[in-house]
Amino acid sequence: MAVSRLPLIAGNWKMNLDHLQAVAFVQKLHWTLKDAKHEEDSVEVAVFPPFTDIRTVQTLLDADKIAFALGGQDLSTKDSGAYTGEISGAFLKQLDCRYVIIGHSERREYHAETDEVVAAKVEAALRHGLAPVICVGETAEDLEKHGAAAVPVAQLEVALDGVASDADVVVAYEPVWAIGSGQAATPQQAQDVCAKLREVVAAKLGAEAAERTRILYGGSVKSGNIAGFMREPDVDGALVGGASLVTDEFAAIIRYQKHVGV
Ligand SMILES: O=C(CO)COP(=O)(O)O
Repeated sequence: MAVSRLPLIAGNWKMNLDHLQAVAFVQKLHWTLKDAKHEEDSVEVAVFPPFTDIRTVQTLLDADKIAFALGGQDLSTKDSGAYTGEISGAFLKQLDCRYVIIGHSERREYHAETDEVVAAKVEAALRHGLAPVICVGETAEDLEKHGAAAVPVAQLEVALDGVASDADVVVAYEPVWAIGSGQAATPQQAQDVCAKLREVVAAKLGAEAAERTRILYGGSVKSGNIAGFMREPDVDGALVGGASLVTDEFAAIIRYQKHVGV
């Protein structure tokens, strides 16, 4: 089933690495992965730097012909205008971003982003030709009260409202309790929720979209546990936080893909 979906390993740097550190990091990652270059068609690698790094990283990827995709960590619901501090999807697109993370739990928690705001951002991303990486996930309290799937399923239903069936979207299941905690979900837990999320994609966007849409797992992904997640039929990659900042770790997560040649 996963055969037709190109695995995506995405590094969400969050508020880490300034533009100088970003250059050093990307160069080192590229160098570390070089041996496996001939297999790069077996996995897509994406990095999500802070906004202030994006131009610098774009220039480097372009100059050195490095095949990493680039994405923003957020975007505005608006396209332009008097919105101090906001970043338009149009600006990200101009800098060759392919993706934008939307609805990360840290945005939901620290910036009070509601499901409706997330839906408006998904619409904005698609309007500008960016593929939204829609993050959903339950807190520890949600898990205890409602089980694992109820909250992420409800979040995704709202996020996909009004999205066209041919839209290019990525879904990331990130249980909040697993983020930065060192306590990842088990592969089976991830599979169970990702399968339900695929059903939501099918219900909202149709069977063809469900078949091609990549669903990632995120939350304490490391080189030591990536294999278990990637064996699951409905897990098509990973959204990696902390381990995406450590070259050897991130390279090992990517290389796992390359070696299995999915
Ligand atoms: O939030 C995450 C990625 O978006 C996951 O973070 P960690 O990999 O540090 O748990």
